[in-house]
This record gives sequence, C-alpha cells and structure tokens, in this order.
Amino acid sequence: MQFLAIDVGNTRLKWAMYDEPRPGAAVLAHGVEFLDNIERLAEGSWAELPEPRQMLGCVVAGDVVRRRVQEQLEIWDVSPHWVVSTTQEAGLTNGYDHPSRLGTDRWIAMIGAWHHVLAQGRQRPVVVVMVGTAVTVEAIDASGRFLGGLILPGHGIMLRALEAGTAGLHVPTGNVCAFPTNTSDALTSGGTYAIAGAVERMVQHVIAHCGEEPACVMTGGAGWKMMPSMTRPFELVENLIFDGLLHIAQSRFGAAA
Ligand SMILES: Nc1ncnc2c1ncn2[C@@H]1O[C@H](COP(=O)(O)OP(=O)(O)OP(=O)(O)O)[C@@H](O)[C@H]1O
Ligand SMILES: CC(C)(CO)[C@@H](O)C(=O)NCCC(=O)O
Ligand SMILES: [K+]
Repeated sequence: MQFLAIDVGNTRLKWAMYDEPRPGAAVLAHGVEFLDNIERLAEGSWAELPEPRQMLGCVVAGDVVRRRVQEQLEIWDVSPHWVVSTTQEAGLTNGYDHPSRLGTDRWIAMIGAWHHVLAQGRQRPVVVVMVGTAVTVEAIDASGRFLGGLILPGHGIMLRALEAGTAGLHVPTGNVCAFPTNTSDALTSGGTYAIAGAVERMVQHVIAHCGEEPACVMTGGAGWKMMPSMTRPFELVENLIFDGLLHIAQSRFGAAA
C-alpha cells in the first residue's frame, strides 16, 4: 500500500514514503535533494525502496523539472499524479482570481493546515505561513474559504538582493535583535522583522475581516528560525505540504487502498 509524496520546491525536492495514503500514516523513508541532483534519485535513495502503489506530488518548479522527476519515477510502474490548484478541494474553497494560478505548494499547505486546525476541535480562521525560498502568508476564513495571501522574498533572497543592489554591503550571518549595532545584525534582523511584520499585518487583516482571532500555523524548513521573532503565538508544523498531500491522497486513492 506504499504511498510516495513528493514536494518539488523552488530550491529542493523533498520526498517521503508512507505505509498508506492517509493522514497519520507512518513514514517508511524520506529524503531531500537540490533540484540540480534530481537525476540521482532513481539510482540513489530510491533504488532500495519498496515500489509505491500510488504517488502524489506538489510542484512549483515548472514542467521541465516535473518531467525530470517523472523520468526518475520510471523505475516503478506507479503513475505520477500532480496536484493542481482548483476551486475546491478537501473542504477548502479557493478565492484566488484565477484559482489555477495559485501556487500548488500554497494550496496544498493550506489544505494541510485547515485539517490540522479542524482536528483541534472547531472551525476557525487560519493564517498559514510557509518560510522557505519565498515566504507566503495565507488567510482562510472560518468557513474554509481562502481569502488571499502575501508572497514575499525569503530571507536568503532579501539578503542576496541587498548584497547585489548596494555598493558596500556584504552579508555575513548576524543575530536577530531589537536594536542592531552592526551591519550583520542589522541585515539579519531587518529580514526577519520584515517577514514577522508582514505576518502581523495579515493577522490584523484577518481579525478585522473575520471578527475572530485566527489559528496561526507556520511551516517550512526555516520556520524554526522565525518562531522566536513572531508577535503572536504560532504553532510550528513540520511539513504541511506532506500533510496536505496525505489528505488529498486519501480522498483520491483511499477507497482503493
Ligand atoms: N534566519 C532565517 N530566517 C528566515 N528565513 C531563513 C533564515 N535563514 C534562511 N532562511 C530561508 O530559508 C530557506 C530555506 O528553507 P527551506 O529549507 O524550507 O527551503 P527550500 O527547501 O530550499 O525551499 P523550497 O521548498 O522553496 O525548495 C532559505 O532559502 C532562506 O530564504
Ligand atoms: C509563491 C511561490 C514561489 C512560493 O513557493 C509559489 O507558490 C509560486 O510560484 N506560486 C505561483 C504564483 C501565485 O501563487 O500567485
Ligand atoms: K516550497
């Protein structure tokens, strides 16, 4: 019954093999590769794995990268399935002007977050923050409608942009502090508080619009670095994209499993 979940991000591909296509399934194996190293998967980490019965993926990196992943999947009989953003899925409604143009990573992470919050007992608004190469900040109302979201440069892109766009800034890693007194701390704190400040604004927008405090959920590889700088309590969830993929997989493949 093995189920393979794949998240092809802007910088790296993450994969996880589960014992079944359902939320809460046990992880049998998992790994990560930079997009340049996708060609190693079939002969590398995937070579010793049991054959997955189903595969579901999230891809934001475009068709060329998707085809490179599909070539690696050819070691198995499994048919590749990739989520596309639709007007409705797994209890969520997509409020984007053109629903299919919403990044599938955002849509799938929202599905994961929505069910994570539902499992805590009641429907309420949710703010979902994903901290990676880019940062996204999504708003969902208490009925499960995605109201809209912010896209910002990730911390790395912000600092590289400053380095490239100024005459004399070089960017060693500094510490986050309230009153930075050296360049490294000023840059690191500026990037961190830019993200934290944008999130705070979105939480305020949701409270004003929904009349209720949202549940605040954060995910992404660099989430733990942002947590101490947030202005409100956030719950850090390790991988909402995999959680979302498991929910979608259950509705698509669950009956057959
Ligand atoms: N101190 C920090 N605060 C916030 N974000 C940071 C910090 N340090 C690094 N980052 C961001 O975290 C990113 C790495 O996160 P993550 O591992 O989720 O990304 P990724 O897997 O490379 O992204 P993607 O899923 O888009 O491929 C870096 O690109 C950088 O923008
Ligand atoms: C915003 C990113 C880069 C975040 O990974 C991705 O979701 C994406 O490429 N989205 C498409 C554009 C959009 O979501 O409006
Ligand atoms: K991503």
